[in-house]
Amino acid sequence: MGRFSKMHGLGNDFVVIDARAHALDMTESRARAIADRHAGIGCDQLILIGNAPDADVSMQIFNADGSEVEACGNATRCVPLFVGRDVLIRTRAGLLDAKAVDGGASVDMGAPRFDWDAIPLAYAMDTLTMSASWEDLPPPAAVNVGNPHIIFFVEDLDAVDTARLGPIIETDPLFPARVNVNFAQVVGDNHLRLIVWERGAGLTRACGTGACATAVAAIRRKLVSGPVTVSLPGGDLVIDWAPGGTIRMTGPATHVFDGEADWSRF
Ligand SMILES: N[C@@H](CCC[C@H](N)C(=O)O)C(=O)O
Repeated sequence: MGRFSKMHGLGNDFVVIDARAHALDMTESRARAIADRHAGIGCDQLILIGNAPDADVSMQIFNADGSEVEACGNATRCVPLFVGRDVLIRTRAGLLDAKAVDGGASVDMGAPRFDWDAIPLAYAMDTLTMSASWEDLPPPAAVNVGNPHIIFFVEDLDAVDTARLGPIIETDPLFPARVNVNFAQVVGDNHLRLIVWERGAGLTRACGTGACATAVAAIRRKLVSGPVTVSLPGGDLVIDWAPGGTIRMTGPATHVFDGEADWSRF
């Protein structure tokens, strides 16, 4: 039997497993089975906490479809709560410094990248105003914040069919590693609304890296100035970034319950 915690950041939910004392071999099919909301425990992402030579802990992230990915903003905020103190976290996207604050955490998410091959895109183009289009959506921006994001700034977010367009864009051949798809609306000088179709997980109530990428793109396009409040279906995050710097993300983290499972059944 192994223990796990159910946690969430603004309703983006996680099964968090402590593999520091007892290593757990995580495969794509096992992660998918655990994340299954009908036949498993159920989550948007499975988080495996381990040991790291150069950090307090390591964090591996698996989407609900089983794919292992580089970054997860909402899960990163849950790690100080899970471990019980401020932590330096080794991820595939680099080292992240996460500090507990009242009700959540504040994390230095590192520097965004804008080169087309760092997104990655299949071929060269400007990533601030991309020469790519889907139906009547405006030209998007692309940002890598450890993981790949594309951002559409629309006039009326409620008029966008996010559930239909999300998977079409996620799997477009322009994105060799697939992509997280952000639909955003500017609602004030420091305020964005955002809905995210996540790569490997679909529509979630919130996406921390999506909020970071969208705020950065909006600041670069001079649509808003920082710090930016990003309102997602699950609640608000505050994102601060200035050109040339790293991104600071601040928001809630919640522990829901602890459980036990027989991992050999998955
Ligand atoms: N929910 C996350 C992002 C999780 C990974 C993403 N779906 C990807 O495939 O890159 C967040 O809060 O950032």
